[in-house]
Amino acid sequence: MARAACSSVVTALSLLPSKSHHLLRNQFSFSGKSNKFVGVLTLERRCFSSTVSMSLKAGIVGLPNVGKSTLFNAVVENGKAQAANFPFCTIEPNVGIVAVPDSRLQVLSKLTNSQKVVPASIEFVDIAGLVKGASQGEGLGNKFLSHIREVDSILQVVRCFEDNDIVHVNGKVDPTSDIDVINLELIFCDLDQIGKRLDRLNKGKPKDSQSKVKEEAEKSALQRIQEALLDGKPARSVALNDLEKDAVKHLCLLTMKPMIYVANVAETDLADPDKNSFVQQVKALSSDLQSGHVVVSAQVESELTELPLDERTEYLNSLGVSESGLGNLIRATYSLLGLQTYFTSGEKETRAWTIHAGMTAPQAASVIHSDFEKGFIRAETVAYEDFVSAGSLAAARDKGLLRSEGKEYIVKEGDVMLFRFNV
Ligand SMILES: Nc1ncnc2c1ncn2[C@@H]1O[C@H](COP(=O)(O)OP(=O)(O)OP(=O)(O)O)[C@@H](O)[C@H]1O
Ligand SMILES: [Mg+2]
Repeated sequence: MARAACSSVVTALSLLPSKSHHLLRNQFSFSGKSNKFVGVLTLERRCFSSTVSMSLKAGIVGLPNVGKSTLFNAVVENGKAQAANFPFCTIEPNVGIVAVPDSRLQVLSKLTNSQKVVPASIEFVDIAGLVKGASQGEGLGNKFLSHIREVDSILQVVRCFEDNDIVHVNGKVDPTSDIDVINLELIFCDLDQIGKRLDRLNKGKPKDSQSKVKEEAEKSALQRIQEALLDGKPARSVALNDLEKDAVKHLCLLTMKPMIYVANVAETDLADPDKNSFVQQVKALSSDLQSGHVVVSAQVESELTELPLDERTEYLNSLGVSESGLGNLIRATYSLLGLQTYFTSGEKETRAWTIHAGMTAPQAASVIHSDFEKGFIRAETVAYEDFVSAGSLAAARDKGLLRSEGKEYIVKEGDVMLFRFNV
């Protein structure tokens, strides 16, 4: 599902400076028939999570000193503040779990007198700065590219604020060039991996006819992705059928991951960010790349977390805005991942559960516990709006709004559910 959200057609060559394009063709020259690329990278094999759980990860990437850690700290602090009883934890210094803001939770918990509220969550990972040449080991190089491989979606922070005291690695603020540098490194990394994989596929012999079909699908997909990458386009821009998608999944290609561009602006630009030409560049590029974009001021967000809750609105109003940009950023990340929410609500707790769009009722039940899926009998389901208008599950049942659904039922956004199961 995450992939469905990012299968886009991109007119990317026009987005890359022509020198980047030459660079691609030069650095990754074919060696003979074997489709082998010149260029070496070592990458860890760990992949991003494919099941839905607490571990859906969004990686914050960008050039050094563009505000990634400032944003990360603000998001993590804010997530903690928004949900006092949410089991917030910092797994490592640069990984934090953040609550997805959802006003429906409070409404449901009031109606059912819940003792606690548990929101959906996303894991944010603050990845160190990526520099030009990272795919060839520059800066902290490959290590960071391997960290990106482990996330489900990418938030690319782009510096849109001017400040002579804060060094820009390339000497000046230039969002288009900054985005090119990052995207090219991701492309180089994918090209290298695909080259190696094609080489192996071309040398090896499939075990049986089933593996042969899969390997053919993989080869065909990889060759098309390789061409796209050489033209400066991300892997997600290549249309793949289900078999091909499945066959290339194990490679965890970096440019297959959905991306949101985060324009990091000065506090003075928050009230009317469109006036800032840097923001305009980010917006235009992100829409050409069919990716999302969000405007935030990491600096303001981090200052907000230092203030008591009642002073935050006052501060935001003094900057000409009504709310923090982090809620937007978190929600955009959630929907970019193709995720949706269903609720369970009772006296003990009201809880938001995260599933991929398109999951059936037993699959959705398995997010709570695998026994719920194994022993699934039926799901009693009511739409959020119907639950609220009826006022309780019992009232919804009386009014005929509560439906009894079987194994085939595709769960809808906002369903309030009760599972019947046998163990
Ligand atoms: N919107 C903003 N306006 C002004 N200053 C900002 C803004 N966002 C971040 N900064 C400042 O930019 C500097 C660099 O920020 P930060 O350390 O978060 O960058 P980084 O991308 O994490 O860098 P690195 O890659 O080195 O880890 C800090 O001094 C921070 O306060
Ligand atoms: Mg940092």
